[in-house]
Amino acid sequence: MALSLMASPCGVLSDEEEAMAVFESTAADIGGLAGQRLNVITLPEISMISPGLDRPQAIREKALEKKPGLVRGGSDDEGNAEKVKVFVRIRPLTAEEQGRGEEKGCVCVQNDESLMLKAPKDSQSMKNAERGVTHSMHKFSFSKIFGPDTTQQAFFESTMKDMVRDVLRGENRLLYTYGVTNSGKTYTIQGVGHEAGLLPRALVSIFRRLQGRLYEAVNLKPVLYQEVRQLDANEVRAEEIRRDSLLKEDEGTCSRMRGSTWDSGVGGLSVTSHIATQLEDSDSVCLESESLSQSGGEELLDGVQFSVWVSFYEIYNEFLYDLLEASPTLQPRKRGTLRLSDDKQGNPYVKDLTWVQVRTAEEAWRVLKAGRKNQSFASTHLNHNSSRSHSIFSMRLLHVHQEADRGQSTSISELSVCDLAGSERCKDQRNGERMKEANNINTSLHTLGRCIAALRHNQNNKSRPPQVVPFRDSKLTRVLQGFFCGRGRSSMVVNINPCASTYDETLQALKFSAVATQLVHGPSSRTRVAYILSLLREPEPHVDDSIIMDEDEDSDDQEGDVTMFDSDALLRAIDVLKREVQRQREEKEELEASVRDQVFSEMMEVISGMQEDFSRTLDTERALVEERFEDKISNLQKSLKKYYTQELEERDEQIEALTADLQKKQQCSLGDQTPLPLFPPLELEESNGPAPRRSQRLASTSTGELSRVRAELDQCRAELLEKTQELRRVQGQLSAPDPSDALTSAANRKLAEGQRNLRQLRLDLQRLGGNLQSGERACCRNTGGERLRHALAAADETLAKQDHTLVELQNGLMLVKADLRRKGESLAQMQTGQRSPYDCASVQSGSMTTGVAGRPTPKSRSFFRTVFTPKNQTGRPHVDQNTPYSRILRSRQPSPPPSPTTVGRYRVTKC
Ligand SMILES: Nc1ncnc2c1ncn2[C@@H]1O[C@H](COP(=O)(O)OP(=O)(O)OP(=O)(O)O)[C@@H](O)[C@H]1O
Repeated sequence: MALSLMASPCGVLSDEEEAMAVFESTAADIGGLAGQRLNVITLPEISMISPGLDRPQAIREKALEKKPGLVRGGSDDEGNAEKVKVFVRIRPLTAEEQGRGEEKGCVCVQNDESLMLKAPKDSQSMKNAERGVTHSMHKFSFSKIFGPDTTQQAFFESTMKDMVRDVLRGENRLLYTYGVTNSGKTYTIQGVGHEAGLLPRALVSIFRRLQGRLYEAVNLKPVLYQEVRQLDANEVRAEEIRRDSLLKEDEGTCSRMRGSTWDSGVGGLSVTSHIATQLEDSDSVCLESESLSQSGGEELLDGVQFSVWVSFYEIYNEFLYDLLEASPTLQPRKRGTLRLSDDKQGNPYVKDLTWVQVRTAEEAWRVLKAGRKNQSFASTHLNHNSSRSHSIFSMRLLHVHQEADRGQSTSISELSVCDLAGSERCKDQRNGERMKEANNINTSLHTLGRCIAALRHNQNNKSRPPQVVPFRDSKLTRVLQGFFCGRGRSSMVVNINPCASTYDETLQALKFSAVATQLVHGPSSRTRVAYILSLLREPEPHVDDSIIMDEDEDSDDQEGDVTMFDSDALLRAIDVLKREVQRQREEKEELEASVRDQVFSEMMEVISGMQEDFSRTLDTERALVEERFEDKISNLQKSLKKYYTQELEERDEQIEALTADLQKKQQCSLGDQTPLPLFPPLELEESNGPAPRRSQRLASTSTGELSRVRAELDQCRAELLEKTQELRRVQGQLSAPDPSDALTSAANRKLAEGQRNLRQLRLDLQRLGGNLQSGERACCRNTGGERLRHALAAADETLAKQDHTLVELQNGLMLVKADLRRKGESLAQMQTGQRSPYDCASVQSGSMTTGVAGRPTPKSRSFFRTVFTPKNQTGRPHVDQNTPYSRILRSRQPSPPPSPTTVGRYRVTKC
């Protein structure tokens, strides 16, 4: 029957496949906290993580042999008494999922307790397996596995029925569902439509058992962690009003929605609204448990009445929200958050949480429904009604003992049902809010996994220092802490969705829960009595849970309640515990110091390693960069050198041509017995055999313009030479030459100006040569293109200046030419104008003046004798005051013309 229920929806592995499979214990994988990874390849080894065959179980069995009275769970099998129960429920594939081809046989139920996961082709696990990172098949063992055909009723019978019984006996119990989103957690806890889940069934079951034993007054209320407070009349009234308003609210909703669907609120979980239908269904569950109710009735202590209080809250994005607070429809949507506090004993509890007293299962269910309207649901890509929070529904049973001699006394037991939000991949969420939720959900689930792993570690390694269990790292683990620390017991339901597309997430969920299967429950409240007894017997006991197991005492001594001890005994026990706490604190401090040292030294090693790596990398990088830039520079140098070599060669050729021209001109000039050359330094340099580079560059800078200017200069020089010779001839003819002629002086001035310009030109040429030389130096010394560019720019500037100077010089020369022309004309005029009178005079005197240097004609001789008469006392020539020329001379007297010696000196200076 059971096996038929668990027929795998996804096919069964053949023997061959199974033999080939590499099994992997995944229990040690969660968060890397569970210690070393256990890779196993045979079934017996895998069964190490299955409940019942590990070390704590063996110890426990040994202890049970010695002290059969120690563990009194009542409902547990003797061999599995304290093992945390982990149930797996596989949901059926929907028609739509089947249509999508999600059924790929990746989840295979082998028997009641073992399950095989086989990675589908396109899963990440298969890709990893193909890379040899992990295995493609995983086998897990659990307390019990339920196939897709399991009914809600059958599931309740196998999982929660015993828990309900234990709660009625005074124990605390927690059931939580864990699984990937859309795997059926909410379906399992709350149910859908007529298929009522575990919670409504548990409510009905409890109230059926409590028939006739209810304490209906509202004057006792649970407060803090698990204490009871007596309420006064006003408080009682307030509690009643609160309950009634909650019930009315639900009633209103039901009447509004009757016949249609019922919306839970935030996201809109739709269920059939008819509460009667739900309860009818729940009643049918109760029919199944009628026998249980009868047997349970026997277990309830005589004279004890029960007051039932319920609360409902959720943990959403790491905030606690009271789902039973005043109707959110009447208030702004912003909800107040709840805080977590510790009572005097350090037990955590939700402060200001609403507790509502209920008298029937129907009332409890309606309160739950009212709370669900406030719950956070949303539509995700996997589940359009996905729980985005962890919701916790708690039911506290106040056991009211009516004792004739001691009056009324109370104790509390609690049943909590926690519907955890589904684990999911954050990256699958396309909405920012959904991603944040998924992140918070995964964080708190991860913390739960770490707590479980640390608990398992501490239980399995009692000889080693215990790990700190990180309950405080998330709200979820904080509120559930009590159930993991001996103040109750927990059972886990792992919901599985067999879709191939969620295989990777399912595998992770199973790995997570596989750790929980190894957990052993902490000592119950009853075993704490034995513990206190052990403290009182041993003066300095080593506080350890194993003491309870190892004690070889009469089990009868260890039964009972803590109240059996008198205050002295308890004080002594407290003293012992204080000393123990002190000792453990010191131990922990030492441990912490050594851990810090280790961490520090390891960090230093890591840092120094990193430093070395960095410096090595830096050196390599530097060398590479240097090499690269060296290459670039040498390439640049080469190309620059090539370019400038070509340029220089071209210019050298031009200079050679120019030099040849110049030499030709010079030879012509020398042949004509030119006075001193106008460019002696240049000509000297050029004539000094093979020209040095500087001269080459000097010449190369002017090239075209220079040759042109020089040609003009040569022409000018030739003209000047001609005129000078003419002048000399005239001077030679004159006995006392006094060049007072204004025209001659103007010509001389222009000549001087021209010579000045030429001198300037030469200087510019020299500077240009210097610039070019420095440019060449820049090039040769590889000082970079930038400097060379500057040198070239300076050279260009100089060339521009030179152009300017040349233009000026040309202008000057033009002026000189014009003046000379005018002078020639004037002289000619003068000669022609003065000829007749002089000729007459000469005829009259019958004598002829002989010239010194020239060979004047008789006419000219008489003319020059008249004009250039010998100087008088003032150095001025005696001129006939009445002639027109004398008048011209007189008018020009303030500016005496330069003497031939001045011209000569000037030439000498230039040379
Ligand atoms: N055993 C089952 N039999 C039939 N239908 C089921 C079963 N388990 C789940 N379902 C259906 O699967 C769908 C998803 O289930 P449910 O909403 O309970 O998932 P969940 O794990 O609570 O998702 P989430 O974490 O996103 O809230 C629902 O439509 C539900 O009715």
